[in-house]
Amino acid sequence: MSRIVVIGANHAGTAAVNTILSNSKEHEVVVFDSNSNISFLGCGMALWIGNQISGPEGLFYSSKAALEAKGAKVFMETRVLDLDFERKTILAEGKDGSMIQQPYDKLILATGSLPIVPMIPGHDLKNVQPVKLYQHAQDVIEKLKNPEMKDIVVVGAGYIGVELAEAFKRHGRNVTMIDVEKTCLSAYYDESFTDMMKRNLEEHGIRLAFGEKVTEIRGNGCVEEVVTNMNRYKADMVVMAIGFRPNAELGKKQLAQFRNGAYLVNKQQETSVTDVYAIGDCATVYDNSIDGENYIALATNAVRSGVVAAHNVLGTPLESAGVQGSNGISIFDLKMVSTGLTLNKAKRRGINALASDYEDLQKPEFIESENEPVKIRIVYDGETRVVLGAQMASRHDLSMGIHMFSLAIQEKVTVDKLALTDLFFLPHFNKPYNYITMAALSAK
Ligand SMILES: Cc1cc2nc3c(=O)[nH]c(=O)nc-3n(C[C@H](O)[C@H](O)[C@H](O)COP(=O)(O)OP(=O)(O)OC[C@H]3O[C@@H](n4cnc5c(N)ncnc54)[C@H](O)[C@@H]3O)c2cc1C
Ligand SMILES: NC(=O)C1=CN([C@@H]2O[C@H](COP(=O)(O)OP(=O)(O)OC[C@H]3O[C@@H](n4cnc5c(N)ncnc54)[C@H](O)[C@@H]3O)[C@@H](O)[C@H]2O)C=CC1
Repeated sequence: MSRIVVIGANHAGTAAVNTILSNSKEHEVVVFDSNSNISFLGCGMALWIGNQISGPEGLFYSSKAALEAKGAKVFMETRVLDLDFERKTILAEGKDGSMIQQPYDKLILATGSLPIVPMIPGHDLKNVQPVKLYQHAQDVIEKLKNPEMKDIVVVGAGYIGVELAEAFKRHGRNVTMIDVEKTCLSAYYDESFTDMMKRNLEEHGIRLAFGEKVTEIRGNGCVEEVVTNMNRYKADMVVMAIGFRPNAELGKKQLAQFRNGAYLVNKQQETSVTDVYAIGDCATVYDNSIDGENYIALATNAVRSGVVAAHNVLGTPLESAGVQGSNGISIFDLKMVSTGLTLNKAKRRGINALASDYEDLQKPEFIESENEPVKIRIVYDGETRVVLGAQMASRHDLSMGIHMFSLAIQEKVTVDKLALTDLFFLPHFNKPYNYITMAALSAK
């Protein structure tokens, strides 16, 4: 019987543990997590804070008890402090100060990510709020019970920022969003799409302060205002959502790392040290849109990398198919989805990329209800014509279409092949010349 030790039991760790125990009972599986809960779906945080769901219960899909029922030994509130790759042991400290030395044959690192906190004056004032854990969401909800908490500044107009801005607006608070970039969601969409989201946010009363850099947070114990290089904004709470960094301190000295510190892994999730695997937000992913390693912190990647590592640890060789960074968002009912590279990103990488755009009604004009405008952009390589990315937006749910583009990028399909791909037609869903076909056919 070999010993498999998993450090971190959120999305990546839980996926690995479940896969191992569903496929084999022949191993001792020991799990450590420094938190008191497992499997909190951060994606539901804004829905919970914004009172769009009745409570947080459904935001968990596993627990210590569930993993133990499958056969794992689980130590919660137990932080791993040190890894000894020579002796193949790890050292952990329980909440009560007790020390545990645990030997392993195979080790899976699933320590995730941490919110980036800029080291500006005032970053440690009361009510400067990180938003990653279940406990953070609880803090925010508690603070919102105070009607004096009127002005909320959200720093970072990425995915977490825009979702929480909507949630705070639903509470009737004054919301200001600050981002260093000139627009929101700039990592995921080109301007014509981010302009739609900007308008959407403004129409719902959110004040946008884009192209500004926060230089200081001021207050007297508690936060009172946020200072940027251009303005000052009154603030009773400041939410910091400027991205994640990999939580990869444990193996820092010995494991090969990506430029941002993430553990560098191959397609089997193996690190540079034998029998040590890394999964989820603490590790790199293979990004098919750039044909190389990248860092993309998403629960979807975390879960899949957990499954891949588990099979390899069990001795069944399995390679990741790589990822495209596929993602989606719905803010005040404006739905946007994207995958792969934006045109801006492709150009920044020196790729001779082109974009084909198309706008239409989703269904034939004779469908008089639930027939919304749709907007699509396909990004492709100007020389090979291989699809590099896609973006879509509508008030209607068009999310399923992006999966095809994700597969197209993964499988290196050309835009011309996509134009002739068999896509069904039914007036309830689309037009005979549907927007995906039309965008592909319009590619120069
Ligand atoms: C508000 C919010 C919304 C999000 N929405 C989406 C979404 O809609 N779609 C999507 O795909 N992704 C979303 N994400 C991102 C997603 O949550 C992360 O990519 C995902 O949590 C990564 O999972 P992970 O298991 O790799 O890491 P983490 O979730 O960071 O978990 C790491 C675990 O390791 C434990 N740990 C760390 N260090 C130690 C140690 N030394 N000893 C013991 N235990 C340790 C931690 O306690 C934690 O439980 C969202 C994130 C947030 C915060
Ligand atoms: N719907 C989804 O799929 C969701 C995914 N997530 C994922 O969780 C991770 C973390 O999310 P976010 O924190 O929103 O990161 P993000 O990368 O989406 O956005 C960070 C934003 O902060 C801005 N920024 C960076 N430094 C700044 C600074 N010093 N001052 C002001 N602005 C600054 C960036 O320009 C960017 O717009 C991401 O990988 C994201 O994709 C999070 C929420 C929802």
